[in-house]
Amino acid sequence: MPEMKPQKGRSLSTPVIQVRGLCNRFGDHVVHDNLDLDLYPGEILGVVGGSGTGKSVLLRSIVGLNTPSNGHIQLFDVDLTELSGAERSLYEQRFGVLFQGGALFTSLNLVQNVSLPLVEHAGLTRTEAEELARMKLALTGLPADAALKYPAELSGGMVKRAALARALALDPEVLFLDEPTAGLDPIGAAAFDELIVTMRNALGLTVFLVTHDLDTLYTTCDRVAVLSRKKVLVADTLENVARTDDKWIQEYFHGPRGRAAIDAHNRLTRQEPV
Ligand SMILES: Nc1ncnc2c1ncn2[C@@H]1O[C@H](COP(=O)(O)OP(=O)(O)OP(=O)(O)O)[C@@H](O)[C@H]1O
Repeated sequence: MPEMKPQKGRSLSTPVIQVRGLCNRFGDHVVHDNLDLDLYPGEILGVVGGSGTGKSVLLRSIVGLNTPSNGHIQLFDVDLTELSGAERSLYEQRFGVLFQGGALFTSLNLVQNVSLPLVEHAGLTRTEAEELARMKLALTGLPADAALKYPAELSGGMVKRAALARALALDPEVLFLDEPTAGLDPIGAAAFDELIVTMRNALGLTVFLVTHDLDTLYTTCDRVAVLSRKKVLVADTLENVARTDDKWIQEYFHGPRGRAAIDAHNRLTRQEPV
């Protein structure tokens, strides 16, 4: 399990985000029905579930990109669902989001992509923003010469790093990652997992991580929440979740891929030769 560094001055028992009674429906299709979830300071919470169980809709509801049909989303002592659009967008600047695929602007180079939120929301001049953007790109491990490259000129792993730099541009407290290792080769995925833990430890971030990747769960997450039957079925340590008596959970954690991920994790933590 990764080393956990809670934020100073905040109790581990006070959630950063509390989701209560969340309902999401699109027409007749009910995705969430009275869903509850807590996200604690300094933790990396992995959010898993079968395809279509509403992991991305949950993420989008918390960060304000989807208006829930019902329910409350509390950021510390503020109920985000009761704020006006303008008030809410101020609080949303405390979130950084890495979308599936990176969602960088293809017509902008990396430094311009990362500068954009700094000019728009932090009121920096273009020169100041670009200087800071170069620092954020370096923080995610990108070489200095990548700054002037366009997304199409980069590997998948480099695009993810650049997208992470943009998500970190405004020094968020909470980082949301939607399938961060999707599309990466195993070596790139393992390096990105390590980067997530390093960023959390170095910056004191709280991380909400949607993933299908069992290796990511084992190497990065402090707790895991499983979405099933329109709710959070269980949110606990990986060991406890894997013991939960549920068909999907048992197949996911104890099927061939689950066993391979556990074996790989055990070898790594025991530092046995592969
Ligand atoms: N804007 C929308 N309009 C209509 N239906 C939507 C909308 N957004 C999501 N859905 C539906 O909500 C359900 C949950 O979608 P979501 O993308 O959250 O699933 P997921 O758990 O992230 O799936 P996956 O693991 O396959 O990415 C899906 O059936 C999807 O089609």
